[in-house]
Amino acid sequence: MIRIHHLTKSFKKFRALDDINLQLERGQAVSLLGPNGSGKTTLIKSILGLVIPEKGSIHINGQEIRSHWSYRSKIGYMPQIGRYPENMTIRQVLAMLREVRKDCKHYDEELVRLFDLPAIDHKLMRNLSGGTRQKVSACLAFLFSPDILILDEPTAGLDPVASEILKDKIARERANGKLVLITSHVLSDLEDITSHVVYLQEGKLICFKTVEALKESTGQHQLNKVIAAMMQTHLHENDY
Ligand SMILES: Nc1ncnc2c1ncn2[C@@H]1O[C@H](COP(=O)(O)OP(=O)(O)OP(=O)(O)O)[C@@H](O)[C@H]1O
Repeated sequence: MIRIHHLTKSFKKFRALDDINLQLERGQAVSLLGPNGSGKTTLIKSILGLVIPEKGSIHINGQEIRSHWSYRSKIGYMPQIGRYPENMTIRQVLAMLREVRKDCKHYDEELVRLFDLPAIDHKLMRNLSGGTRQKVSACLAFLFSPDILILDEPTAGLDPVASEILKDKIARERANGKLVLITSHVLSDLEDITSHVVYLQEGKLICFKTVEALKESTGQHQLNKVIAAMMQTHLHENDY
Protein backbone atom coordinates (compact mmCIF):
# COMPACT_ATOMS: atom_id res chain seq x y z
CA MET A 1 0.00 0.00 0.00
CA ILE A 2 2.84 2.40 0.90
CA ARG A 3 6.24 1.58 -0.60
CA ILE A 4 9.20 3.68 0.51
CA HIS A 5 12.33 3.17 -1.54
CA HIS A 6 15.77 4.55 -0.56
CA LEU A 7 14.20 7.65 1.01
CA THR A 8 16.79 10.24 2.04
CA LYS A 9 16.21 13.76 3.34
CA SER A 10 18.72 16.29 4.64
CA PHE A 11 18.19 19.71 6.16
CA LYS A 12 21.35 21.52 5.04
CA LYS A 13 24.13 19.15 6.12
CA PHE A 14 22.00 17.29 8.65
CA ARG A 15 20.64 13.95 7.41
CA ALA A 16 17.16 13.52 8.96
CA LEU A 17 16.28 10.39 6.94
CA ASP A 18 18.98 8.08 5.65
CA ASP A 19 18.14 5.53 2.93
CA ILE A 20 14.81 4.31 4.36
CA ASN A 21 13.19 1.27 2.73
CA LEU A 22 9.76 0.14 3.92
CA GLN A 23 6.71 -1.66 2.59
CA LEU A 24 3.51 -1.08 4.57
CA GLU A 25 0.27 -2.96 3.87
CA ARG A 26 -3.43 -2.55 4.61
CA GLY A 27 -4.57 -4.10 7.89
CA GLN A 28 -1.34 -3.15 9.64
CA ALA A 29 -1.11 -0.82 12.63
CA VAL A 30 2.47 0.38 12.51
CA SER A 31 4.01 2.17 15.48
CA LEU A 32 6.72 4.56 14.38
CA LEU A 33 9.15 4.74 17.28
CA GLY A 34 12.53 6.25 18.04
CA PRO A 35 14.20 8.87 20.23
CA ASN A 36 13.48 12.60 19.88
CA GLY A 37 14.85 13.88 16.60
CA SER A 38 15.19 10.41 15.02
CA GLY A 39 13.15 11.36 11.94
CA LYS A 40 9.62 10.11 12.69
CA THR A 41 7.82 13.35 11.86
CA THR A 42 10.04 13.89 8.79
CA LEU A 43 9.02 10.44 7.54
CA ILE A 44 5.32 11.19 8.13
CA LYS A 45 5.64 14.56 6.41
CA SER A 46 7.38 12.90 3.47
CA ILE A 47 4.42 10.51 3.07
CA LEU A 48 2.05 13.49 3.27
CA GLY A 49 4.06 15.36 0.64
CA LEU A 50 4.87 18.16 3.09
CA VAL A 51 8.59 17.37 2.93
CA ILE A 52 10.19 16.75 -0.46
CA PRO A 53 12.85 14.02 -0.36
CA GLU A 54 16.22 14.63 -1.98
CA LYS A 55 16.59 10.97 -2.96
CA GLY A 56 14.34 7.96 -3.20
CA SER A 57 10.63 7.56 -3.80
CA ILE A 58 7.30 6.90 -2.11
CA HIS A 59 4.57 4.95 -3.90
CA ILE A 60 1.00 4.71 -2.62
CA ASN A 61 -1.11 2.02 -4.26
CA GLY A 62 1.49 1.77 -7.02
CA GLN A 63 1.59 5.49 -7.90
CA GLU A 64 4.56 7.69 -7.10
CA ILE A 65 3.24 10.47 -4.88
CA ARG A 66 5.44 13.17 -6.42
CA SER A 67 3.38 13.09 -9.58
CA HIS A 68 -0.09 12.32 -8.15
CA TRP A 69 -1.07 14.62 -5.29
CA SER A 70 -4.69 13.43 -5.32
CA TYR A 71 -3.52 10.46 -3.21
CA ARG A 72 -3.73 12.75 -0.19
CA SER A 73 -7.52 12.44 -0.12
CA LYS A 74 -6.94 8.79 0.87
CA ILE A 75 -5.00 9.81 4.00
CA GLY A 76 -6.47 10.96 7.30
CA TYR A 77 -3.88 12.91 9.27
CA MET A 78 -3.98 13.78 12.94
CA PRO A 79 -1.12 16.22 13.59
CA GLN A 80 0.73 16.58 16.87
CA ILE A 81 -0.70 20.10 17.21
CA GLY A 82 -3.81 20.82 15.16
CA ARG A 83 -4.13 24.33 13.75
CA TYR A 84 -7.63 25.56 12.88
CA PRO A 85 -9.42 28.84 12.20
CA GLU A 86 -9.56 30.02 15.81
CA ASN A 87 -12.67 32.18 15.45
CA MET A 88 -14.81 29.30 14.20
CA THR A 89 -16.83 26.94 16.36
CA ILE A 90 -16.30 23.17 16.35
CA ARG A 91 -19.56 22.81 14.41
CA GLN A 92 -18.41 25.33 11.78
CA VAL A 93 -15.03 23.61 11.35
CA LEU A 94 -16.69 20.22 10.83
CA ALA A 95 -19.22 21.71 8.40
CA MET A 96 -16.52 23.60 6.49
CA LEU A 97 -14.46 20.43 5.98
CA ARG A 98 -17.48 18.41 4.89
CA GLU A 99 -18.18 21.18 2.37
CA VAL A 100 -14.57 21.08 1.09
CA ARG A 101 -14.84 17.30 0.66
CA LYS A 102 -18.29 17.09 -0.90
CA ASP A 103 -16.95 14.27 -3.08
CA CYS A 104 -16.66 11.98 -0.04
CA LYS A 105 -19.15 9.09 -0.25
CA HIS A 106 -19.19 8.17 3.43
CA TYR A 107 -18.59 10.54 6.32
CA ASP A 108 -17.51 8.65 9.43
CA GLU A 109 -18.83 10.68 12.36
CA GLU A 110 -18.67 7.93 14.94
CA LEU A 111 -15.93 9.64 16.94
CA VAL A 112 -17.89 12.92 16.97
CA ARG A 113 -20.68 11.05 18.76
CA LEU A 114 -18.44 8.96 21.00
CA PHE A 115 -16.56 12.08 22.17
CA ASP A 116 -19.95 13.77 22.73
CA LEU A 117 -18.87 16.76 20.66
CA PRO A 118 -22.43 17.83 19.66
CA ALA A 119 -22.93 18.92 23.29
CA ILE A 120 -20.09 21.45 23.03
CA ASP A 121 -19.83 22.14 19.30
CA HIS A 122 -20.94 25.78 19.79
CA LYS A 123 -17.55 26.53 21.41
CA LEU A 124 -14.94 28.54 19.57
CA MET A 125 -11.76 26.69 18.62
CA ARG A 126 -9.66 29.31 20.42
CA ASN A 127 -11.39 28.53 23.71
CA LEU A 128 -10.95 24.75 23.62
CA SER A 129 -8.81 22.86 26.11
CA GLY A 130 -5.83 20.97 24.69
CA GLY A 131 -7.63 17.62 25.06
CA THR A 132 -10.81 18.82 23.33
CA ARG A 133 -8.71 20.20 20.47
CA GLN A 134 -7.12 16.72 20.20
CA LYS A 135 -10.61 15.20 20.01
CA VAL A 136 -11.51 17.53 17.13
CA SER A 137 -8.26 16.57 15.36
CA ALA A 138 -9.08 12.87 15.80
CA CYS A 139 -12.62 13.36 14.46
CA LEU A 140 -11.27 15.14 11.37
CA ALA A 141 -8.66 12.44 10.69
CA PHE A 142 -11.39 9.76 10.53
CA LEU A 143 -14.15 11.92 8.99
CA PHE A 144 -13.63 11.03 5.33
CA SER A 145 -13.17 7.26 5.88
CA PRO A 146 -9.59 7.31 4.56
CA ASP A 147 -7.73 4.10 3.61
CA ILE A 148 -4.63 5.31 5.46
CA LEU A 149 -4.57 6.95 8.90
CA ILE A 150 -1.48 8.81 10.09
CA LEU A 151 -1.74 9.72 13.75
CA ASP A 152 1.04 11.78 15.35
CA GLU A 153 0.94 11.40 19.15
CA PRO A 154 -2.83 10.76 19.00
CA THR A 155 -3.48 10.20 22.71
CA ALA A 156 -1.37 13.14 23.97
CA GLY A 157 -3.56 15.30 26.20
CA LEU A 158 -6.58 12.98 26.05
CA ASP A 159 -8.19 11.85 29.30
CA PRO A 160 -8.24 8.05 29.92
CA VAL A 161 -11.83 7.62 28.68
CA ALA A 162 -11.19 9.52 25.43
CA SER A 163 -7.89 7.71 24.98
CA GLU A 164 -9.63 4.30 25.21
CA ILE A 165 -12.34 5.46 22.77
CA LEU A 166 -9.69 6.48 20.25
CA LYS A 167 -7.62 3.30 20.69
CA ASP A 168 -10.74 1.19 20.21
CA LYS A 169 -11.57 3.12 17.03
CA ILE A 170 -8.02 2.64 15.71
CA ALA A 171 -8.22 -1.12 16.37
CA ARG A 172 -11.58 -1.41 14.58
CA GLU A 173 -10.39 0.58 11.56
CA ARG A 174 -7.34 -1.64 11.30
CA ALA A 175 -9.61 -4.70 11.45
CA ASN A 176 -11.56 -3.12 8.57
CA GLY A 177 -8.39 -3.23 6.46
CA LYS A 178 -7.11 0.32 6.97
CA LEU A 179 -3.39 0.99 7.28
CA VAL A 180 -2.69 2.93 10.49
CA LEU A 181 0.64 4.64 11.14
CA ILE A 182 1.08 5.96 14.68
CA THR A 183 3.82 7.80 16.53
CA SER A 184 3.73 7.98 20.29
CA HIS A 185 6.16 8.12 23.17
CA VAL A 186 3.49 6.59 25.41
CA LEU A 187 4.29 2.96 24.68
CA SER A 188 1.57 1.61 26.98
CA ASP A 189 -0.97 3.28 24.65
CA LEU A 190 0.42 1.37 21.67
CA GLU A 191 0.57 -2.07 23.31
CA ASP A 192 -2.97 -3.17 22.41
CA ILE A 193 -3.18 -1.71 18.91
CA THR A 194 0.23 -2.24 17.29
CA SER A 195 0.86 -5.03 14.79
CA HIS A 196 4.28 -3.80 13.54
CA VAL A 197 7.07 -1.60 14.87
CA VAL A 198 9.25 0.71 12.81
CA TYR A 199 12.21 1.88 14.87
CA LEU A 200 14.25 4.84 13.68
CA GLN A 201 17.48 6.18 15.11
CA GLU A 202 19.44 9.14 13.76
CA GLY A 203 17.39 8.93 10.56
CA LYS A 204 18.18 5.26 9.94
CA LEU A 205 15.75 2.37 9.93
CA ILE A 206 16.95 0.12 12.73
CA CYS A 207 14.09 -2.34 12.66
CA PHE A 208 10.77 -3.15 10.96
CA LYS A 209 9.19 -6.21 12.50
CA THR A 210 5.93 -7.59 13.84
CA VAL A 211 5.40 -7.13 17.56
CA GLU A 212 5.38 -10.92 17.99
CA ALA A 213 8.75 -11.29 16.24
CA LEU A 214 10.25 -8.53 18.39
CA LYS A 215 8.95 -10.04 21.59
CA GLU A 216 10.40 -13.39 20.60
CA SER A 217 13.81 -12.01 19.65
CA THR A 218 14.17 -9.87 22.79
CA GLY A 219 12.56 -12.37 25.19
CA GLN A 220 10.36 -9.53 26.49
CA HIS A 221 6.58 -9.66 26.74
CA GLN A 222 5.70 -5.97 26.97
CA LEU A 223 6.19 -3.50 24.14
CA ASN A 224 7.85 -0.92 26.41
CA LYS A 225 10.41 -3.51 27.56
CA VAL A 226 11.06 -4.59 23.96
CA ILE A 227 11.69 -1.00 22.91
CA ALA A 228 13.79 -0.24 25.98
CA ALA A 229 15.95 -3.28 25.15
CA MET A 230 16.39 -2.00 21.59
CA MET A 231 17.23 1.54 22.70
CA GLN A 232 19.86 0.28 25.09
CA THR A 233 21.57 -2.12 22.76
CA HIS A 234 21.39 -0.08 19.50
CA LEU A 235 21.12 -3.36 17.63
CA HIS A 236 20.62 -3.27 13.92
CA GLU A 237 17.89 -4.76 11.80
CA ASN A 238 19.63 -8.07 11.19
CA ASP A 239 19.97 -8.64 14.92
CA TYR A 240 16.19 -8.75 15.26
N1 LIG B 1 12.45 22.02 8.63
C1 LIG B 1 13.55 21.59 9.27
N2 LIG B 1 14.70 22.29 9.20
C2 LIG B 1 15.84 21.87 9.81
N3 LIG B 1 15.91 20.74 10.55
C3 LIG B 1 14.79 20.01 10.67
C4 LIG B 1 13.56 20.39 10.05
N4 LIG B 1 12.61 19.44 10.35
C5 LIG B 1 13.24 18.53 11.12
N5 LIG B 1 14.53 18.86 11.31
C6 LIG B 1 15.53 18.08 12.08
O1 LIG B 1 15.46 16.73 11.64
C7 LIG B 1 15.61 15.85 12.76
C8 LIG B 1 14.45 14.91 12.79
O2 LIG B 1 13.30 15.64 13.22
P1 LIG B 1 11.87 14.97 13.40
O3 LIG B 1 10.91 16.07 13.76
O4 LIG B 1 11.57 14.16 12.20
O5 LIG B 1 12.13 14.01 14.64
P2 LIG B 1 11.10 13.14 15.50
O6 LIG B 1 11.64 11.75 15.52
O7 LIG B 1 9.73 13.33 14.99
O8 LIG B 1 11.26 13.80 16.95
P3 LIG B 1 10.25 13.93 18.20
O9 LIG B 1 10.18 12.56 18.85
O10 LIG B 1 10.95 14.91 19.08
O11 LIG B 1 8.92 14.42 17.69
C9 LIG B 1 15.75 16.73 13.99
O12 LIG B 1 17.13 16.86 14.31
C10 LIG B 1 15.18 18.06 13.56
O13 LIG B 1 15.79 19.13 14.25
